[in-house]
Amino acid sequence: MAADLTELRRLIDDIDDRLLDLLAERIAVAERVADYKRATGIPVRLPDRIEAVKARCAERGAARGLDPVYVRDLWGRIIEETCRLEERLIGTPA
Ligand SMILES: O=C(O)C(=O)C[C@]1(C(=O)O)C=C[C@@H](O)C=C1
Repeated sequence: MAADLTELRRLIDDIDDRLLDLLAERIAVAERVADYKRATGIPVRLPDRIEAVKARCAERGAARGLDPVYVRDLWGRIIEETCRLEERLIGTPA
């Protein structure tokens, strides 16, 4: 018989924990980016870079069978949160 639902949910929970670790790791790097941007005056929101990150992830996600629209939306949310954090750390309005 197929694996039981409890076991499958345990696998999903484990994956969610890894995703959360990676999101926290990404945010920690963004804190360092904010320090760099504060010191150099580089703006938080860089539309060309944001588009490049989304396009790269959509392409790499598609190679793994993920819907590019889903990946773009998800990264839009991830990047927006990163921008909010950087703006808060740098001291400009969110
Ligand atoms: O690459 C940067 O400059 C970042 O601050 C990181 C990041 C991202 O989350 O990927 C966030 C804001 C930028 O405008 C572009 C990209």
